[in-house]
Amino acid sequence: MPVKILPPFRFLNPCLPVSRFQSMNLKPANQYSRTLPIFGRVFPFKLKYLGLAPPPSHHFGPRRLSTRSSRPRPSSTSGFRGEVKVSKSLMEDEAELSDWVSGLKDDSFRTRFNDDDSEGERGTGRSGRDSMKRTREIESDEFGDFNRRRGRSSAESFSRSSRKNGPNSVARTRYESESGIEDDDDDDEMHSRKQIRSFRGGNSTLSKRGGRDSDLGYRRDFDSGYRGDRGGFGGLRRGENERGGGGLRRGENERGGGGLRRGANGRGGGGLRRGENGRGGGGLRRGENGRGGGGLRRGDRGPQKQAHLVSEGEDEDEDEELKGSFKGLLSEEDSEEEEEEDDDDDDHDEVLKKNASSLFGAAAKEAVPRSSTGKSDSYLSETRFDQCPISPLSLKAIKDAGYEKMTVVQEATLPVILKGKDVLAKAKTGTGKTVAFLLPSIEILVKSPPISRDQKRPPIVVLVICPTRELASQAAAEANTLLKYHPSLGVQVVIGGTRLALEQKRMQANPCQILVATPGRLKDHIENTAGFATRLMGVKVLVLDEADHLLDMGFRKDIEKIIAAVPKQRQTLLFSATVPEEVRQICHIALKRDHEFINTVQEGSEETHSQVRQTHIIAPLDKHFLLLYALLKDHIADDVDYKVLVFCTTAMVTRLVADLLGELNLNVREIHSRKPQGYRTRVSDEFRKSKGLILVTSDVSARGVDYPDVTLVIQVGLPSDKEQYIHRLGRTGRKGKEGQGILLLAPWEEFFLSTAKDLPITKAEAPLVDPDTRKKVERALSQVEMKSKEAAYQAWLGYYNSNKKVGRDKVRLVELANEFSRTMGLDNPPAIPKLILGKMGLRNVPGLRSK
Ligand SMILES: Nc1ncnc2c1ncn2[C@@H]1O[C@H](COP(=O)(O)OP(=O)(O)OP(=O)(O)O)[C@@H](O)[C@H]1O
Repeated sequence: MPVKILPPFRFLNPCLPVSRFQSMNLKPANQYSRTLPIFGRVFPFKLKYLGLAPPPSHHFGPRRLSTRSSRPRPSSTSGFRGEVKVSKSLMEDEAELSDWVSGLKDDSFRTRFNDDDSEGERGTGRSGRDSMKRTREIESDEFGDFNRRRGRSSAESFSRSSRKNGPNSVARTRYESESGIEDDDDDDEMHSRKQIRSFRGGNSTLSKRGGRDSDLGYRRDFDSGYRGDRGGFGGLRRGENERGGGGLRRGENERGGGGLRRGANGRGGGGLRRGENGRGGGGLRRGENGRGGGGLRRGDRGPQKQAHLVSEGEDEDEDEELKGSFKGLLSEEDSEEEEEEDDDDDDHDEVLKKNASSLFGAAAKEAVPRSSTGKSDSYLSETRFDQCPISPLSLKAIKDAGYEKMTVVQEATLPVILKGKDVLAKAKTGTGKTVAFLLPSIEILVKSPPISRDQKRPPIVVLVICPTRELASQAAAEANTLLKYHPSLGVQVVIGGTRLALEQKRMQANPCQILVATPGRLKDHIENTAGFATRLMGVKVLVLDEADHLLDMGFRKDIEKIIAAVPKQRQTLLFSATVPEEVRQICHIALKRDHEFINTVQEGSEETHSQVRQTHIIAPLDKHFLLLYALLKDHIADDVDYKVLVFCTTAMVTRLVADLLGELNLNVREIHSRKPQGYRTRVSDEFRKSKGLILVTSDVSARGVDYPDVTLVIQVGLPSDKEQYIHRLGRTGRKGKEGQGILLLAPWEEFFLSTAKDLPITKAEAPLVDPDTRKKVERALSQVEMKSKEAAYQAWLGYYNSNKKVGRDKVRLVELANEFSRTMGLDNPPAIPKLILGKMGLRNVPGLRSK
């Protein structure tokens, strides 16, 4: 085996387990991961769905599960700056979102917030049921020397502080990757790498993308949208500005088939329409302005064989299920090939791990992260912000925010970013990545020449892309916190779910230097807002938050377009808690070849937090609702300050579970891509500041959302992949706090554990369910509306159909779906429209009822 010369170590900080990779030239990850395993985190990303793999070795045997939290309860939700964050996010109307963000600097903000807050709707005191029913009804500053006081230069001081490592310090490794072509292709909003499958039969590619442009949801959220990524298949997409309706829509510039689309502005009649750029097949689309009916529309020459369906009437729910349906269209060949590769990678993984430990030996073991408090696995470093070369005005804002020490990822990335390098950074969930990319970006902005007020099209200097609306709003709020004492600098947010024209007006009235956007909406502005493209030519820093997600196939096209719209001469920052190998391989789309990969997740350690206890329960599907209720009741009894997230597979399953828990009188809210943005914002803000609340959610909440003090995360059913499991779990245990995660799977979903076998998910015994509880749950189920059950059934079928493993045997899949239907108390499975069944490839499968 070839041995490569070890790159020089640079010691950064005694508690910093950072490996930094400088990437140059060609084929970085591959080559190096094989020869220098210690520096290449092993990503068993291809192990997904290896159902036949042996049980994970880290199952330490069954134990009785308690959801009791042992962590000390914080006295308030505020934490460092919780109060600020909470107040920031209270908005009544999504149309006011950007205004609100822009207005954060305004002193009157807090007053406004308080007023809003007093409105009854958001109160958490109400029973979940009441409230659920109700909610459904509405359905250049000076750049000072940071260290003048200490009589030495900033840079010197910072580097001294960074070097005070000693033997325990983080080994900061560096290598030159031979990959990466600098590029700028293009690029925009949400998906997952898993959503795209090569669809050989139809020679097209199916892209599933949750909430995409409309940022409505999260990629996997079937609720969000499908979209044809490349020729062939069209996609399902939510209307950009829609309030409500989802739709199947053909990708704007794509070659593929047409699609169903909901009205862009959600009002008015429908019509027959041609594909925007008209190469692909046609599709059925809802009227642009249309409240009214949809329209049928044909593409001119669409080579694709698949027609697109328009779901008549109904509402978003149908669209959602359609989206789910597409997921299952995988060829057997694909699966087999991927499985072969999986095996390969698996072996390779082992080899790499062995090599890693022999190379590092004892030194690696010593590099255990240490907090300033001596607690292990800390997210904080020893370096204070005031030891860093940042402007006094930013420092003042940081102090106001309550931040004193930098987090590990902030400490590791700041000097590199300030040096002007492109960075790909990986750091665990809840460890301050947002500040890590915003603060240096602001510092770069501070050093840029001031923009004249009369400039007609003032440049956007920093462009931040986030996959969801919630995340974009959150990042914009954080930016506002940091800009508090920079009166001449401004941030705005452009996201779906609000009127484009409103954003256009806002941007014109109040031009900003920092723009936070979701990809789809940003693309809309590039295409439809006068002068916007010119403003983007001023971009000096481009940030992709949740970079692995934005670079997966679901978003890739949009992201490529966005990259093409900003200058080549720019700095690019990619941040995420997960950086699978395939992302390393394609990050050259955005990054320069000499970018640095800064990995703060210690080699050999898990990507999840050690203070978060992770367990799984394997139980028959018909026990899941019972167990979920029992787990929640136990947890509520154990912890009065409970704050629970329940993740479900799709939006419609989320709705069903929320309905059920509401009927069971739990204090519950729901959030998913099928909810209007205003509702989502309200619920999200309520959950952020609440305790004693359960939020049932689809994957719209999986990534990045910073809810303080979440005590428990329950994941019901198969997560889409290991990365998604990690991000969902990462909603608890933030900022070094304790937390708990439970994964509830059916026996036939157990294979997921083999794809996540490097995570410490131990087996737990299911809680006991007494006959009274069983009766109660059955009664509650009978109260849940039939419409909810029907939608959940179809969504469920679509979700698992798209899973490479579960969806392979269609007869078995339908048996399982019908079992799910029985768990909802239905004697007969709901009928599904024939067209949808056709799309799912499930026509004539025994056990299904069609209509
Ligand atoms: N230096 C700091 N000291 C204390 N708290 C901080 C610091 N930097 C950021 N935080 C806080 O830490 C919390 C988590 O930060 P953030 O949401 O940026 O995490 P993240 O790493 O992006 O998480 P995820 O991977 O889930 O997106 C936020 O509440 C943020 O305000």
